[in-house]
Amino acid sequence: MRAIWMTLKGLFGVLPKGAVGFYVGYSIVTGLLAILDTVALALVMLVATSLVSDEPLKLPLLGEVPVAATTWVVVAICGLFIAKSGFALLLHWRATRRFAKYELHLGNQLFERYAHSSWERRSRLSTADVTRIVDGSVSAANRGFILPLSQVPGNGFTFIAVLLVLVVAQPLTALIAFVYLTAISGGMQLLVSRRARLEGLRGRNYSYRVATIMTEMVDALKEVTLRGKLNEAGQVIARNRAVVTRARANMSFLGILPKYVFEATLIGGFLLIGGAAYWRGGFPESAIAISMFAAAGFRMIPAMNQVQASITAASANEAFAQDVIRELTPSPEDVLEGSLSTDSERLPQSLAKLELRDVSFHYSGNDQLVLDRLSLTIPFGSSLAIVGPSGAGKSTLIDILLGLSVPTSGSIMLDGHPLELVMQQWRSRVGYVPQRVALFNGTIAQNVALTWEDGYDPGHVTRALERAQVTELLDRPEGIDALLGERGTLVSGGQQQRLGIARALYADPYVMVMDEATSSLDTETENRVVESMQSLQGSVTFITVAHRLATIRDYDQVCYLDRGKILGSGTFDEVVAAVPDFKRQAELAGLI
Ligand SMILES: Nc1ncnc2c1ncn2[C@@H]1O[C@H](COP(=O)(O)OP(=O)(O)OP(=O)(O)O)[C@@H](O)[C@H]1O
Repeated sequence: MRAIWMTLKGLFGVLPKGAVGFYVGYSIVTGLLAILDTVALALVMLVATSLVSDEPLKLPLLGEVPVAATTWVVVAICGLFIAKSGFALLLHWRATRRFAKYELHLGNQLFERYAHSSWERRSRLSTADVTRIVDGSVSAANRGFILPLSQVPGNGFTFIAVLLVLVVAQPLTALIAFVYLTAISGGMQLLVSRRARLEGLRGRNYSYRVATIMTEMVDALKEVTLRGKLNEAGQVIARNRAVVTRARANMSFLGILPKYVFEATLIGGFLLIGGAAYWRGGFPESAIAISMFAAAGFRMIPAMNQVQASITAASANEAFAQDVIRELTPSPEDVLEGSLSTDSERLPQSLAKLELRDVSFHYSGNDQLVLDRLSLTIPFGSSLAIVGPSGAGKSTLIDILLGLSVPTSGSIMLDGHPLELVMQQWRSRVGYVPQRVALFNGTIAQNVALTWEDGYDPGHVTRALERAQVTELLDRPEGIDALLGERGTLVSGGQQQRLGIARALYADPYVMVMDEATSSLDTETENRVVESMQSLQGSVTFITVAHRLATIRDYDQVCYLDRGKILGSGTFDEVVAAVPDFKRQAELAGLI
């Protein structure tokens, strides 16, 4: 129970303002309604007894009711029942809407946190992780944890109210009933809730594993199909799903178990309480005690059952609720990224140079420097090629230049402005083309403008397509409205890459950063793209990671990186003269 309470408190901390007040109010009003229900039932019993025995109706507090008024009491009770049901409906309608709003709010907050978390953290999360965080966990935390727990106070009130009535009527029976029912309930808590928590955790872990394996399998579908590994993947998925379905079955069983245990408890109570009363005063005493316990038990047992069901559901979903709390608690990395979300200085319209001063970087969790005190000056309008062996740190340097990763030490200056103070303006001016462009199932225009909606400039889209040499796609009757298919599967790899270049050009960037962006193009297309890029030289700055040296022969500056250090920089020929490894590669490529 303590763990559940701590988790609920944690959730209260991340719910929107006013939510805790509403939640507490809702729980109390639900409880009062349950008590009202009990009062109405008691009144029905009193009226029925009076009618059957033909004696005047005696109501607590009000005293004796004249026979002529009994009918009005019945009408009032019926009215009370109807009003209570109407009010309960209204309350639950309002509550379901409110809780849906909280669910939406938490999901939005989680997405925002994800969007503002550090680049390293974001790139570590898979599609399955993001979906789980933003949708699955929130929904389970809301519907499986917060909502069921709101039923606990109401049912707790009912239990106590009925017990009090029993205390007034038969104190000893009430004491025995209290000890007996609390012992059973405590045992259930220990047995069922703990088990439900374990099963919930197991179900969650394995269902995430299933989602992750499925994503990985779809990402590598070609290789998986060619190697005949689909069956193997299917078996791994089936094994993990078996654990999930078993955990879900166990949770369902744990959900219904209390109902039957409490039913048996009621019968056991007859024996216990009847036996104790018989021992005290014989058969008449026993009959009265049993009927009192039966009347009270028929109200107390469902209340106990509901409390147990709520706690079981909350235990089973506790792991999801904790996910939500953890994801909404910022890490030091995220605080740093959050501080970059607003610029404190303004960049001028035209820039002269970008400077790296003693920039070092290591990934979190690994102290080894991936970039080691790099210093470099890139004049705007020029072209820079970053070359070096695999693992040298080229892509990491690109992430730093894009402003995605933040240097561990050293600084990056834009005409004297520290990059971290103008990060948003800088990011909006940089066009990036990755090694593998990620297209989505939208139109050509949506993919180029990188929007899932229709707010793009068609003229701009067409111009970007022309500059990226991908106009053959416009021959289709739908033009820029043609769909590209899931992950861009309806166009070739080379076309996907050129669409990525068009996407980068759509924003009219100052700087084009290309991470081996033309490596999948055939030589002729690559030459056309390179020519198109060259026509932009002077107005756009090019920063390119390249393995094919022919494409960078005429670059203004080449920077040779090895194990995070710059071994040489200058013109192509200067680097050839300074770095023997680069010279050998240039010779192999027939460039010298
Ligand atoms: N997210 C990461 N976490 C930890 N280490 C990483 C991460 N990404 C890259 N590295 C490590 O950093 C080093 C530089 O990697 P990087 O990808 O920058 O090299 P690269 O020169 O671009 O290589 P390639 O030409 O093969 O793409 C490598 O040793 C790599 O293992």
